Formats: sequence, C-alpha cells, structure tokens
Amino acid sequence: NPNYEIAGSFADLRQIPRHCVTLIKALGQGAFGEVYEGHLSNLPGEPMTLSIAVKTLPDIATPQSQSDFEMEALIMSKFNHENIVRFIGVCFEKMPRLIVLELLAGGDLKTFLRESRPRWLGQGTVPPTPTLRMIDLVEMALDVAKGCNYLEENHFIHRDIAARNCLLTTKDSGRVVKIADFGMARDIYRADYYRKGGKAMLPVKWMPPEAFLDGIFTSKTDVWSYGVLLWEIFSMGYMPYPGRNNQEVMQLVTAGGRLEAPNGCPLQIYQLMTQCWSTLADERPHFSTIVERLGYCIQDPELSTAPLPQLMHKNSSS
Ligand SMILES: CN1CCN(c2ccc(C(=O)Nc3n[nH]c4c3C=[N+](C(=O)[C@H](O)c3ccccc3)C4)cc2)CC1
Repeated sequence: NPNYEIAGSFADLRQIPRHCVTLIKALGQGAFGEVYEGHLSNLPGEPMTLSIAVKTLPDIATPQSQSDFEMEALIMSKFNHENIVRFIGVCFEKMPRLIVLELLAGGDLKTFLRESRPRWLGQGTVPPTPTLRMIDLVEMALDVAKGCNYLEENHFIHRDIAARNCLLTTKDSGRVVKIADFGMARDIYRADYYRKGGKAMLPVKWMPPEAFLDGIFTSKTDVWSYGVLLWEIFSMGYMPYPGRNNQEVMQLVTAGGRLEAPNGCPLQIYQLMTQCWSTLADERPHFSTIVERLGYCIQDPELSTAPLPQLMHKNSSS
C-alpha cells in the first residue's frame, strides 16, 4: 500500500517551543480534542506573529490516540502544496500535545456551501450577501482537484475526500479551498479503523463499489469520492443520495445507480462527475485530467458567467 512509504520518525517533526504558542479561541470540536485559533510568536529568526490553528490532544488521551495524533502530524508534515493545509510544527514537550497548522479562517466547505444558498425571504429569494456564481463553484472544485492531483502524484491515497474535510482560507472572494483532514488515511495507516468502529464509520456515500465491497483502495477511490464532492459543490452542500441510508446506497450503486445531476448543474460538469463514477476504476479519469477539464470550464464564458439556479426552497436539512 503506497501510503506506507511515509518514512521518517517523529523526531523529524519541527518542534515549536510551547511559550511561542498562544491559544485564542476554540474553532470547533476535532476528532481528538479542540481545534483552536492561536498566535505563534517569538520564534527564533521570525519577528512576525503568525495566526495559526492548533489541534490539541487532551491529557487523558489513550496511548493509541496519542500515536494517532503523532501519525496525523507526520502525514501532514510530508506535504507541500497550496491546496493542502500547511503543517507548521508540533509541541510534544508537555501536555496537552499540540499540532500547529496553517489557519484557514473560512470554515469547512460543506457549511460554506449551505450558508451560501440564496435565502428564502418570503416573497422570493433576495440574497442579503452576494451569492456565489457558477465560476466560484468551479474555482473551488478546481482547488480541491489540484490538491488531490498532488496526492495522486505522490502515491498518497486519502480515502475520505469530501466537502466536510476541506477548509476555506476565507468566505470572501479570493477564497482558496484546501484539503485539511487526513484522519481516515491515518487510521488505515495504523491499520486499525476497525478499532474505530469499522464499517459503520466508513464514508460509504463517498466510496466506489470495489472499496465498500472488497476493501480495495487506490487513487481511483479518491477520484470516485472527488466526483461526489463535485456533486456536493454543485448541489450547494446537500447530503448525497438524499433520504437513503448507507445500506440502500450500497445496493443502488452496485446495481449501477448513480447520483442525479444537481439542479442547474452544467452538463460538462455532470459528465465529469459520471466519469468519476465509472464502475471500472481504470475508466475513471486521473486528477490531472480533472484539473485540465475544470480549467476549460473556467474559460467557458457560457458556463462561468451563469448565475446559480435560485433553489426554490428554504435551507432545508438535506
Ligand atoms: C462563522 N464561521 C463559523 C466557522 N468558522 C470557522 C470554523 C472552523 C475553522 C477551522 O477549523 N479552521 C482551521 N484552520 N486550520 C485548521 C482548521 C481545522 N483544522 C483541522 O485539522 C480540523 O481537524 C478540521 C479539518 C477539516 C475540517 C474541519 C476541521 C486545521 C475556521 C473557521 C468561520 C466563521
């Protein structure tokens, strides 16, 4: 499994002195402990104070989750790409242990999409905030595709590409989307996601048949998941296969069923999604092809200037 090529030990991780890190406020509940916004200052040779994100491991963590935590840091420290969250360093000298990462202040992609739906204000949809345009959606899709292409080039299988695992630098225009969670790849690396609750925990709605039937994972697995992420983006943050549970989705997909085109989705985007969902893994495009095709979409004036369809219902739960 190519992911085992992650060599190096934890000693290689950049250690940051604890006094350089100041926690400001909680950003959200991580899988381990809290994720905080913070400041990094007084680093030798670095006069500036940096805004950072800090993942903490609670003192009461088990030895297993301590090594999970270290493994996640080791994985992220290997990457160097503008569409993957930057690893800055670790503070393992005392509890709580900290992983210091680039701050992405816009929050996660799924929440952003749902918040960006034109709002329903009685007699019609009047967007109080400038709503997104089609080109914004294509640019966000292209950001994630570039990050995925980097992972594919480096023979790294992510295993959990989904809008919930991507973060934005800002909600405003000029936003950049980055892949920011490597928890699934880490669990598999430690070969113990069964410890984590096994099948019930698997992101079935983002997985191809060979993955949920036979446990086969390759970069073509990530391509299938990326197709579902594309569907998430162009549906403005819907849960895929609305109204169906994991079991029903597995039956539907193995029988050849696929997600339908989101309302108003450009044809060439939906065609790209369906190619990502080819039953035969080898028929799914490489991420380099996906990057190229989305690049053309951005150049297409027809598509990129199209307004988003006014979703004619409230911000429903789906
Ligand atoms: C009004 N809104 C409310 C929400 N708000 C936020 C909400 C969450 C965040 C946030 O978690 N930012 C992060 N920056 N860097 C990392 C982050 C998380 N990381 C992690 O590693 C986390 O584990 C992670 C990874 C992927 C997705 C979620 C969480 C690394 C920022 C703004 C903006 C303003």
